[in-house]
Amino acid sequence: MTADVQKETLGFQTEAKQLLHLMIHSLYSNQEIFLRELISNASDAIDKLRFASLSDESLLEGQGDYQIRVDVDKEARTITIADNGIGMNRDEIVEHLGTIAKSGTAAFLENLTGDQQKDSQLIGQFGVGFYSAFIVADRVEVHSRKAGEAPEAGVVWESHGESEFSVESRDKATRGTSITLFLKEGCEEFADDFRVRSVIKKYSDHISVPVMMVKPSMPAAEDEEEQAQEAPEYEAVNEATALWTRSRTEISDDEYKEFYKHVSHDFDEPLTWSHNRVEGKLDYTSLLYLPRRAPFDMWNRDMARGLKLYVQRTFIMDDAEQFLPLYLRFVKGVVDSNDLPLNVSREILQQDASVDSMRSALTKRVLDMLGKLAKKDGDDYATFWKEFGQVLKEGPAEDFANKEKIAKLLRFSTTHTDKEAQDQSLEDYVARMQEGQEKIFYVVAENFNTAKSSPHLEVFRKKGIEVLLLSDRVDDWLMNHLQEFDGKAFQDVARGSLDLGNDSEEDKAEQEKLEKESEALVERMAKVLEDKVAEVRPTARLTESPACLVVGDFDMGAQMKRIMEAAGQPVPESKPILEINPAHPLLTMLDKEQDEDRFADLASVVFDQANLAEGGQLEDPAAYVSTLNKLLLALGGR
Ligand SMILES: Nc1ncnc2c1ncn2[C@@H]1O[C@H](COP(=O)(O)OP(=O)(O)OP(=O)(O)O)[C@@H](O)[C@H]1O
Repeated sequence: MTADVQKETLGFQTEAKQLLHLMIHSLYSNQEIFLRELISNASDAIDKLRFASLSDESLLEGQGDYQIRVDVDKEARTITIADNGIGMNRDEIVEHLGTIAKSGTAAFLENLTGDQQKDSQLIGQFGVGFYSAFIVADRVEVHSRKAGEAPEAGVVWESHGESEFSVESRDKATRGTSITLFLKEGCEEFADDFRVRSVIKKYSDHISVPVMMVKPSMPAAEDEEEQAQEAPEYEAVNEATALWTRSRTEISDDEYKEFYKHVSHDFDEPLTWSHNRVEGKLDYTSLLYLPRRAPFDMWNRDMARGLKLYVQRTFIMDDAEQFLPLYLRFVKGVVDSNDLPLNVSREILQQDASVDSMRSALTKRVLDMLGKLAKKDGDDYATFWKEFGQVLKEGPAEDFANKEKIAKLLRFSTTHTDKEAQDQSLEDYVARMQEGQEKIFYVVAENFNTAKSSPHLEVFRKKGIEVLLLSDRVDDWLMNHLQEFDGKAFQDVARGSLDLGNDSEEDKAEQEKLEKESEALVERMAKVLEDKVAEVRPTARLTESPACLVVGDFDMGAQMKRIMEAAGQPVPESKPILEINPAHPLLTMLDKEQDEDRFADLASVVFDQANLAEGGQLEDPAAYVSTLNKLLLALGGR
């Protein structure tokens, strides 16, 4: 598009408008963060130019000392944040400042409650960014010029933060972006030199670019005219060394926390972090953080993930996903390599052997960091698990080499506590295993309550054998890949024949007796249910329920089947096994039933109920209801 000198007024994209409104109304209690956001953006813009200039030095226009300038004007009630970074052209400014490009934004906005406190937390999760300027300003003017373009390519964007903004061309001699905030009444403090310095120190000490402010004035020059002509002298307000390049012992927790907010655009403090320098065959520094809360788009396939990559202190790219596996996609931070070439691209990263070694070392670091967090007192690990447990459960399938390590980090609800909170480790389970018990038992169902009340658990409860209660979507998948822990195999209690591993002679004799006595009943039931079940057999696993369904050793689990069906995937045909509890009054009654039609009706009700009890869907619910009603009516007629 050619530069258009005319002033053009445009409307914000609907989502942008909503976000702006929300920002202004829910973040007013923490106004000063706008400065962190704008300085962060300025520093990102400088990083981008530094990187682009590696392949095209002319972009620097002979001026390579990067800096951010913050000027305040008390009288005019303004604050200006200017950078000499990459800048924006007209199209970019319209796109970047008028729309929100993040995927899932509309869905995110739908989740807002209208409760300002809750929403302000959510918005923190989303990332506030540029629009935070409108928390303190009722007019914002952005003057930008893209590096490498002519001064005439300068463009001004202006808005009152309502529904519109305007753009017009205006020359800009220097590259980069200058943002002026016309402060609202009541926000004068952000035009105060002292106050602004302290906010910058607090939030932006650790970014590598110097943030400059005018030196506090010297005794005024005698001649007023002379004073006016003197160019003001600037000084750096922040430390301006990249935090990760400093030694661990010199960095305070607060500095680590502030730096986290800079790299992650998160509002909250991190749960924990790990900062390491590796020397030797590979030479790199990493600073990895665990967030306290999951980002709103964690389940989006195209969410931004990965670390910020630097090569010899030079920013190369955001979201370098090659350095960590997908199941650790919640980790934020920085990796700074001394081995990779400065012109490294995503394609090169995919093929580079040293990246593979770094990836496996960084993966171990994160798993160790989690291990440490799990051992620590307090709720931090529980917080982590609540937010990211389901993602970590993808681990054993993706990262076979670290399977055992990941398994130790998993947390489950189990019959030991019978609570929904997933807070029991496999090590806890193994320590509580009964003598002679060789397997780790689990049940999978659609939700916690169905799992907890599964008929399959009856005998386990009776014998005091613990069972893991699984109800997350990913659980079946997890169990397929986990297979064993500490040398003990996992066993789905709804699969195959019951083997508690510690059956006494007495139990075995009991089972044989059961089989003998119920032979006739089993045969009759198998005949009438022949289309629905693979087999009918008596079981000792039930103490209260009349019957339950069991999956054959090599068939797909019922929960997995339901998930596949819901996703429209083809599901292999297989019939379940119906296990019956011959001692149950319903089955004793069935056994005595002489009327073959009634027998068939009762048997099919028993079968359908077994299906319902494990959270299954009936193939023909109407037929179930009418059969049941027929039986009930007959009961009334007795
Ligand atoms: N000072 C700047 N120089 C150049 N481009 C900028 C500058 N400030 C903002 N931008 C552009 O505007 C975009 C939107 O900024 P904004 O702060 O709203 O979101 P963000 O930085 O992408 O993400 P976040 O919401 O996590 O901060 C940026 O991605 C960048 O492309």
